[in-house]
Amino acid sequence: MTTVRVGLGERSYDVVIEAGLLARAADRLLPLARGRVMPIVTDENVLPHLETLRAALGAAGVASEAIVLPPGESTKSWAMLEQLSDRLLDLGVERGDHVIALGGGVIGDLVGFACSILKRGCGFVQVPTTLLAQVDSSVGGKTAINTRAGKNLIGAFHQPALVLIDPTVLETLPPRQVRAGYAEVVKYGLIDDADFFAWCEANGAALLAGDLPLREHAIAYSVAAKARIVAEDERETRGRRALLNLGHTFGHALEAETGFSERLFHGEGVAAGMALAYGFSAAQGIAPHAAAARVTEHLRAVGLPDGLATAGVSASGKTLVGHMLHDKKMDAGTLPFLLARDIGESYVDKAVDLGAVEAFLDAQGR
Ligand SMILES: NC(=O)c1ccc[n+]([C@@H]2O[C@H](COP(=O)([O-])OP(=O)(O)OC[C@H]3O[C@@H](n4cnc5c(N)ncnc54)[C@H](O)[C@@H]3O)[C@@H](O)[C@H]2O)c1
Ligand SMILES: O=C(O)C(=O)C[C@@H](O)[C@H](O)[C@H](O)COP(=O)(O)O
Ligand SMILES: [Zn+2]
Repeated sequence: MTTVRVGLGERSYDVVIEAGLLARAADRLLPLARGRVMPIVTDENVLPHLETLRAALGAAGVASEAIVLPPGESTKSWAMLEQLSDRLLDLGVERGDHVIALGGGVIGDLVGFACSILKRGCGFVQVPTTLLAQVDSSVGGKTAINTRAGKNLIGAFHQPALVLIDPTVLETLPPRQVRAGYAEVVKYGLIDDADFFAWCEANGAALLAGDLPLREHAIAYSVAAKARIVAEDERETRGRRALLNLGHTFGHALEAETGFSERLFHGEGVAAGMALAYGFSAAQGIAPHAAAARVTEHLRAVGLPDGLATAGVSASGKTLVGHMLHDKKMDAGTLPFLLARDIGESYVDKAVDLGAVEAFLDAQGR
């Protein structure tokens, strides 16, 4: 078992990582239940794990109520936020209660946001069931829905009270989803740890094939890396947390262009986005071309998109930059970009010429 503490003063919490934890989750959840019914929000693809969790709670004398939503990115919507909030209000959720978000990043982001506004804020627990959610979205308190204008544009920072990660639940996750989540693992190496990127190059394929100890290592490493950054810059105001957005400015534009659909999962957009960020850094003479090539080669080797063509996007540079102008990092009309000087040396560049980004994108193969 590994426990990572996210140190945020009175909002600090533990992230517990252990194979088989779901069936033992009641030990951790009992103190948060306060003798009341615990709502568990999940989606239709997570039902076997919902049963495990409900059985564990039931055996410990904790009653639960399941709210099952449709799967997919379109669930992060105004309509679902309204529906979920009404259900939670009907259940009589109080500020001191804790709602359990059992699912991937979609469920975690939606439930976290609903809990941030329900009665001006109630508690919630993240029980992530995708690799992406286990290594990234369940930690750090970013919650959001998507809107017509783009990705995550309505949301709040709202930290969970606890995160429970059982890596064995990934056994039911489709391989394409595991790969998409792996992109966010690679991201931590590219941000600031060349040794971890080399570890990914050496172990990525076996991890994706299902090796449990490798998955446990990647999850524990990623959670610790994210917890450190979040503790330094909880609300992305100090420049540090923006590093977690590596690949996302390009990636969110690709997701917008593909309609937030099954055509391109978030992690796949991030993979292509990281390749583009390194490609652009190399084209600008900031990073060695060899570094950009290493990124592309690793992503391609594990079957992730490594650019526009493999992301299935044929839009022009102008269209893609148009999507980027909705990015939450926009600051007085300029868009800070996550670029890199080398593997593991990413940084925030506030002087990127959007015309150069457009030209770079137009020069990519489609
Ligand atoms: N808040 C953050 O810091 C943060 C970080 C990264 C990503 N995100 C957000 O997370 C979302 C993507 O999350 P995701 O990749 O987990 O997608 P997701 O929540 O859509 O889950 C992917 C698919 O896997 C299914 N699923 C979940 N667990 C399963 C399991 N154990 N077995 C079988 N099927 C399972 C889901 O039903 C869904 O179809 C995006 O909206 C992204 O913006 C947020
Ligand atoms: O936690 C963060 O900070 C991140 O940026 C993690 C990202 O992987 C995640 O996709 C996040 O939701 C993107 O944030 P956004 O502010 O660009 O919406
Ligand atoms: Zn992400």
